[in-house]
Amino acid sequence: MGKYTVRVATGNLFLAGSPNLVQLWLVGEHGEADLGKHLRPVWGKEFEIDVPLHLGRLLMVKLRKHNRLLSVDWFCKWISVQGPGTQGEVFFPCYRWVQGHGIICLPEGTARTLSDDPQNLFKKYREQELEERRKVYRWGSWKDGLILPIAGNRQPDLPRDERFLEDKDLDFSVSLAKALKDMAIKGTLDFINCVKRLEDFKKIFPRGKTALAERVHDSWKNDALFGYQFLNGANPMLLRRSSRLPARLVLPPGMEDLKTQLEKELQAGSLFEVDFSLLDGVKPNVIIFKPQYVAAPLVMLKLQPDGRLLPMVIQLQPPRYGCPPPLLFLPSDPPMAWLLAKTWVRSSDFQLHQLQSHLLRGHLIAEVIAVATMRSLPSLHPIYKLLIPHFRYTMAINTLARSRLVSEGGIFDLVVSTGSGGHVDILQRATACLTYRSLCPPDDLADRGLLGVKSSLYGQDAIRLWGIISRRYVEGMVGLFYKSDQAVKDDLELQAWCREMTETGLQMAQDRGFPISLESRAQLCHFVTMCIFTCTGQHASNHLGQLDWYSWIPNGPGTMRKPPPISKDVTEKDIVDSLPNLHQAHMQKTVTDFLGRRQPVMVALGQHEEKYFSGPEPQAVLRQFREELAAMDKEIEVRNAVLDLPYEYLRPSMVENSVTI
Ligand SMILES: CCCCC/C=C\C[C@@H](/C=C/C=C\C/C=C\CCCC(=O)O)OO
Ligand SMILES: [Fe+2]
Repeated sequence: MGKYTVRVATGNLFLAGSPNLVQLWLVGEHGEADLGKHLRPVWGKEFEIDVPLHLGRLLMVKLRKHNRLLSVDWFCKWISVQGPGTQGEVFFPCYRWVQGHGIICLPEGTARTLSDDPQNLFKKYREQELEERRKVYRWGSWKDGLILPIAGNRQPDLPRDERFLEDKDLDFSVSLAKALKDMAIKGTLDFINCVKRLEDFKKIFPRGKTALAERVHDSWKNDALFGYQFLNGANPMLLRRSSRLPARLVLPPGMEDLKTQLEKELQAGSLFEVDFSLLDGVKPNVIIFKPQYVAAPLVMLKLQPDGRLLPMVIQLQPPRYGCPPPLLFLPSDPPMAWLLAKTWVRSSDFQLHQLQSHLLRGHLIAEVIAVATMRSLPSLHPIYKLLIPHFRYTMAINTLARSRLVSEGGIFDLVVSTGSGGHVDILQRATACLTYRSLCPPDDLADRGLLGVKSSLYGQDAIRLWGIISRRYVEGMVGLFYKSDQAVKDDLELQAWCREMTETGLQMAQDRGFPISLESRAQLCHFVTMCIFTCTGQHASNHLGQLDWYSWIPNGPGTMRKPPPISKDVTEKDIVDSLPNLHQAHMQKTVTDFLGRRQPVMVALGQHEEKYFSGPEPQAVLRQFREELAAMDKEIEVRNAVLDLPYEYLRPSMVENSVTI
């Protein structure tokens, strides 16, 4: 028996408190004490209470919200208890909404696998928690042939803990309303104003543009900037070193010089390619009864000794059986013909970037990781505690994307050439070729022949960030809780989690290298690092470039209104007539500006305030992780200061801790 001091922390936001009374119980190894209904959770509540029982080591706090008339959700951050024994202040993390009047159990914050609980003090709790979570977090289905989303079509359908909190909700709604209002007001002029010359796109070039967006406007026609984008632009995921001349590259007679040049670069190991074959045969959109157009280009590039990546040839469509070989466009062609060919590549890159690199490999994979974790790992589990900060708002933003961007009548249908079904086809094709290795930069960059390419700043920063996440954070934490490979194999919750992700969430992705079991600590670390990198660096490196590279519409045309050229007799008007009209361009810019703007409500990588782990060791691992991130951030700042084109998208201070936009 003795005096217990109970401290209760309510969320900082205005709507976090509740007028309802809350009853608390203390659960120790020797018994349980009902503290009664003492708590009306408002901000920063603390009270002392005498408990006439010897509870021994505190294991859990139980709480129940009582609502006589009106049930008001309460966001509980944590509860701490200072008892009379030698246990010191005991911390019970919560960080979620307390709803209804059921009893919620908060285990003490020490992370425990099943084997860390030989007396099974928490076994029943773990099982009950997962049983409840599997009811609340259900797999949904959006389109056949895709990985699975969370069930629910709108925010209110989502579990309360997955919805935007009021600050994020306010920023998102107000910013979107402002963007759409501007669009509505200025957009009416779009039908009056027309674009006669390429420079006329300045009419919708944003005022608060970034310095890099300015550079793109000034130099978008430049071959070096065209090539640079495949290394460090909005979509650094398609470039690969050639190991042979692509079979689809049929060289018509008279192209012997080109063949010689290509073979010379191939032999030197400096030949690179970007193949958009995934777009071949995708049904183009029809916008206001007007057909739009999609191509499936191939670009061959050479890496210069000074690091510049220069285009050598563009083939806009793959060869067709029984047809003459497709026209090849060269840098030496008439300027407008070459520019139109590059513009077609830019539009194709926009499609694969937004759908394959950004939406699928960033947003949707992160969602699968989040849902599989919520369904398979109890909040006591160390891997749950490690991953949970990297799931914030992901289910919410993806539900918005499915309901407003890629939905029927959504943005893709309105202004993107692959809208009205082509975008779903692309997502299905991209899902069918989504490999585990492609989500792990050390493997992906090796497979694409980009390791050691000095001008691949994306590659260098991705490898560096992956290493910090892997060595300093994941291996540090895994080492605290798994002392052998056998311990990994024996962790049935962990094995169920891995299988749920690969077999269910990713839809039998073991055929593409994803594991269905974890056999060693090394394999566990690689898998968990992939999860964290996907939710952070992978998304950031494919999200943050939108503002810089797509503000100048001709550099990232969301649609093309004329078919790819079949001759080199091209005028500036041909290009203007191919590009989006002013209204389409305005709508695209409105959305990409809204999405690409820097988020005011943002938690940077590793900077979450929630304390899921109790105990000095996990705190030390997190502290060291943060130190390494700070060092990387500083070094990138110094590197960028002397670069003509700085690369910021994997700077730790710019990378969000989860996919939230
Ligand atoms: C045209 C750009 C498409 C980008 C698609 C790629 C990834 C998804 C995106 C998430 C968006 C989530 C919600 C968007 C909600 C509203 C947008 C405005 C649409 C409207 O006018 O209603 O990643 O950031
Ligand atoms: Fe995004």
